[in-house]
Amino acid sequence: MLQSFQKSITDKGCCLAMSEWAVVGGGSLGLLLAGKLAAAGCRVVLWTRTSEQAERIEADGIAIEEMSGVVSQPVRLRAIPISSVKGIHEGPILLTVKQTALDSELYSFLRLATGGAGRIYLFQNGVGHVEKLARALPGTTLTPAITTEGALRLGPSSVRHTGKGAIWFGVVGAAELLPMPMTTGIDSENALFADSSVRNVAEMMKQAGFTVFLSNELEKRVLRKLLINSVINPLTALLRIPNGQLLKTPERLSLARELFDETAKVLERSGLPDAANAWDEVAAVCEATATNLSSMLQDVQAGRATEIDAINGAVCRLAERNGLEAPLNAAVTALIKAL
Ligand SMILES: NC(=O)C1=CN([C@@H]2O[C@H](COP(=O)(O)OP(=O)(O)OC[C@H]3O[C@@H](n4cnc5c(N)ncnc54)[C@H](OP(=O)(O)O)[C@@H]3O)[C@@H](O)[C@H]2O)C=CC1
Ligand SMILES: CC(C)(CO)C(=O)C(=O)O
Repeated sequence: MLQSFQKSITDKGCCLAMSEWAVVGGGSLGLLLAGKLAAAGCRVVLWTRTSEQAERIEADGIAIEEMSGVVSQPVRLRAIPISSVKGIHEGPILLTVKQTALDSELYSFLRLATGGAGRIYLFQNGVGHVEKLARALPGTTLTPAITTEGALRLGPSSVRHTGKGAIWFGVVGAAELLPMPMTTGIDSENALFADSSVRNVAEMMKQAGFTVFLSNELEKRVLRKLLINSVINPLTALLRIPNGQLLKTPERLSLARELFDETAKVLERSGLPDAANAWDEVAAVCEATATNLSSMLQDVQAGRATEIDAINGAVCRLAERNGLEAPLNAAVTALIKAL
């Protein structure tokens, strides 16, 4: 596997095979991405928040419980607490911390790690993070990604792959640069994606087993995911139910539908065409992730800060910008904050 992976990268004339990838944050998504990339032969270093987690990963590797229930042989990779990282990192950096972790200390670290240039791939749900990071890291190229993969951290060095989804990479302002109307798969001959480093990263992630797309319209994908998260996350967190239970009683269904209708109106005005017809997608995600606890419910249960400001709080800000009202989004934002 390793040889064919390296050959395929060499065939593409890509020097990334030799670079080390850095994954920032050893949480659910970070462990999944780091583990899968390392298993496919990439050199990966995981930058953790704590030295305890780094030590565990260095000692044990990362074990991935696949969706079939089979647990992989732990894959070995380097792990370092972020406070011990020194110098400029030359390879791709995948940022997999929550929006709530974006603070001045992390920005200073990323400025040093990129040398004020470089490229960071952003995997956060919600909106607002790209703008915050762009302000904090002028000179660094930011590549936002949307993923519908599901991951759940089981321990410091183990993760469950809870849902097979896909990853879409985009570039800020891509729609203006590349007026291509469709999201295109990287195998497609029509994938007019100018940036070869993003293309190479996407190719390597594909080799690691992910379904990857390059999108010229990532903004729409971001808004579509925001619509789904705005309905499922706060309500499951407030009601303390798994995603599959959200539409199961008339009372919950009506709450979800009203929150959806309000959010769809706001997002349609913000550039998401046909948002009002996306209800089936919300229902499909509830079904597909029926036993999942939403990330917001997990945060609430663990007593952590939630991403509510980047999800329903962001819908309220978009509503205000467009002269609309969003009382239900305001209410769930206030309720989650008050928990
Ligand atoms: N999990 C999933 O299936 C999906 C997640 N996402 C998005 O991806 C992002 C990450 O989610 P998820 O992995 O679930 O979140 P987790 O809370 O599981 O992981 C976040 C990780 O970031 C670490 N962290 C926090 N601050 C720092 C720091 N300053 N330096 C280094 N590491 C830090 C945390 O460390 P510690 O644990 O020590 O506090 C934690 O391990 C979120 O925006 C989420 O919405 C998107 C799609 C799917
Ligand atoms: C899609 C969903 C709702 C899956 O749980 C999610 O993205 C989350 O929990 O944040």
